[in-house]
Amino acid sequence: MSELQVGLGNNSYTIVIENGLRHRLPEEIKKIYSGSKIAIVTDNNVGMYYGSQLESGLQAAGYETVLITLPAGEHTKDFMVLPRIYDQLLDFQLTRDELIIALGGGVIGDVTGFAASSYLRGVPFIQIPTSLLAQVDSSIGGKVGVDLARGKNLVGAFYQPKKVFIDPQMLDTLPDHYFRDGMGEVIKYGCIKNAAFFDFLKTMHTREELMLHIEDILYTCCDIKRRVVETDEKDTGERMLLNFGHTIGHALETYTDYSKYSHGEAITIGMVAITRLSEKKGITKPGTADEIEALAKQIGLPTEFQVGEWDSFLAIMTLDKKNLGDHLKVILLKEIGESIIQNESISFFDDLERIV
Ligand SMILES: NC(=O)c1ccc[n+]([C@@H]2O[C@H](COP(=O)([O-])OP(=O)(O)OC[C@H]3O[C@@H](n4cnc5c(N)ncnc54)[C@H](O)[C@@H]3O)[C@@H](O)[C@H]2O)c1
Ligand SMILES: O=C(O)C(=O)C[C@@H](O)[C@H](O)[C@H](O)COP(=O)(O)O
Ligand SMILES: [Zn+2]
Repeated sequence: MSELQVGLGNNSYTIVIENGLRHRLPEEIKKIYSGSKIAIVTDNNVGMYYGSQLESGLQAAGYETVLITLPAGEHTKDFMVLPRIYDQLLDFQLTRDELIIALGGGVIGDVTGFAASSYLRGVPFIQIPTSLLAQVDSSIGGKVGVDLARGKNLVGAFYQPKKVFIDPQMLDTLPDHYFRDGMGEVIKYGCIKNAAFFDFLKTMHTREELMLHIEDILYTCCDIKRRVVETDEKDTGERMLLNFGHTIGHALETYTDYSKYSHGEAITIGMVAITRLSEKKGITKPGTADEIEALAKQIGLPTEFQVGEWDSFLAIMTLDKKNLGDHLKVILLKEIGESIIQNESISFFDDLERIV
């Protein structure tokens, strides 16, 4: 069992990582919440495995509950899903001092967090992340929101959870595709902050091997993220480093209507592509893009992509929230483990079409 404290003043909270934690959640929640109602939001896959177990445990602990089950997949992270959540919260008569739980992957965490931030102008929520991606990244840091057809995560808020409960054993039911996908964000942490961690990942060849070290992997990633978030909660500087690979990755997700690439795949392609560009410009140590690509391939992640309409692809990138005024902010590596934020114009991406 390990714990990390995310120090954000009044919005501070603890991340608990513990095998089998799901069995003890009702007693853990009892320690921090003395109200009577809890709304659990999940998706149909996660709900099937863990929904009724959590709900009946909470009921046995004396809570009145409702289970709100949404369709699995990125299209659920949509503005139009919010009224459906609000309606069920209203039917349940959940009040401002009561609790919402996000039980699921990043999609459920992001949309539930946004619903929690806006319903009655804000009710407390807890993250119980169930995908690898959510356990290493999306459940921490309070970025909540939804996608628009024109761009990824374009509407949202910073709204911190009250607690993050991570049970690594919940990954046992996660499909291989999404295990690999989550590894995209895991690789990102090595790239931006920790070369030794990147080297360690190079020694891992299978999911089974990774699972033998999963608690350490989760801890390392969560620790990097919480440090960055503590330094810059609202994403005005240091936090942008967590967006390495995301300028191209998010554009790719948007361009393909959130249907072709899952998030971890898209940002992996983005990390390799932007590093190739910055190597060509002499910013990044030669060979770095090949190193990231080799590790991605070892994990089974894609590293190449095709775009038909380059103009519309580039136009999507200009909607990136990191962009300020007429400047694009891009996240680049000096080398593995050392990342920088750089002001560029869209011409930075002129060679992209030729290098993919
Ligand atoms: N808020 C943030 O800081 C942040 C960070 C990174 C990514 N994200 C967002 O997270 C989303 C991607 O998250 P994701 O990859 O978790 O996607 P997801 O929530 O769609 O989950 C992936 C799939 O795995 C299933 N699943 C999840 N946990 C499972 C389990 N334990 N057993 C069986 N099936 C399980 C889900 O039903 C879904 O089909 C994207 O929208 C991305 O933009 C947000
Ligand atoms: O927490 C952050 O900050 C991140 O950038 C983490 C990213 O992995 C994540 O995909 C996040 O949702 C991106 O946020 P956005 O601000 O680029 O939409
Ligand atoms: Zn991401």
